[in-house]
Formats: sequence, C-alpha cells, structure tokens
Amino acid sequence: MNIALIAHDKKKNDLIQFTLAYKGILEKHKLYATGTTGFKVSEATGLSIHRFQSGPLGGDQEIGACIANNAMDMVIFFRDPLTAQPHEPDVTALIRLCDVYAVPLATNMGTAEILIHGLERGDLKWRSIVNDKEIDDDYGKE
Ligand SMILES: O=C(CO)COP(=O)(O)O
Repeated sequence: MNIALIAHDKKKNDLIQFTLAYKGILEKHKLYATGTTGFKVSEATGLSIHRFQSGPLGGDQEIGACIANNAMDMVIFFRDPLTAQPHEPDVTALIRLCDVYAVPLATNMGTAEILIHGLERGDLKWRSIVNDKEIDDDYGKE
C-alpha cells in the first residue's frame, strides 16, 4: 500500500512517536511524506520515505495529485487545529480529495491508531482492487 505521512509543525513529535510505535507495520508499505515531515520521521525511525516538497511549498498538492490518480491508499495527516497555516487552502484541498476518492484519512492520533490496526489486519485490501497505480520513485524529484 502507498501511505502518506504528514504533520504540521506542532504535531511532528506526535507523528514521530506514532511511526516509532508502528514501525514494524509501516516498513511493509511504501511511505510518502511532505518534505520536513519525511525528513524528521525517517531520521527518527530509519524508515525509507519518499519526500515531496514541504507542505507550504506544494507538498500537500503533490500528495493530492497522487490521490487524484488513485495512487495513494491511506493518508495519516496530523493537523494542528490551533494554528493558522499559510497554505490552508492546500490542506483543505487534500482533505477534500480524500473524500472524493474515498481514501482512508486520519487527521489525529486516535483515528490513525484504528487505521494502522485495520491496515495490518487487511481491512484495506479493497484498495488493491481500485488502485492499480505505482508511483514512480523519481516522482517529484528535481
Ligand atoms: O505543512 C504541512 C502539511 O500541510 C507539512 O509540511 P512539512 O512536512 O514540509 O512540514
């Protein structure tokens, strides 16, 4: 499965804790992230992560493009609901696309726990029927 990991700055430590706790599950999948999130998570966990642009520089939109191409199977996006983001329209657009394409989306740790256990249990196998797309490893690289 292709899984996107994203966290706003005040939630990055939460995502690091989460990915450390579930490293054993996450390492069986292809991981993608916005720039700074991907850097910090891979540094802390050793997980291999394809990094897109930083969120404010278009990373959310790049992940949105993957969703629109039916190439992302799950999005874990720890949003900060208490801080205004300069790229709020991008955040809204990404969440909207998850709804358009019925892509499982967790915007907080509580939901992410449920999704990750579901992933391990095989609850998302239906995605492999609708997602026949591979994301080129060079996608988004300069
Ligand atoms: O802003 C973000 C998501 O909206 C996250 O971007 P970074 O991972 O580059 O900090």
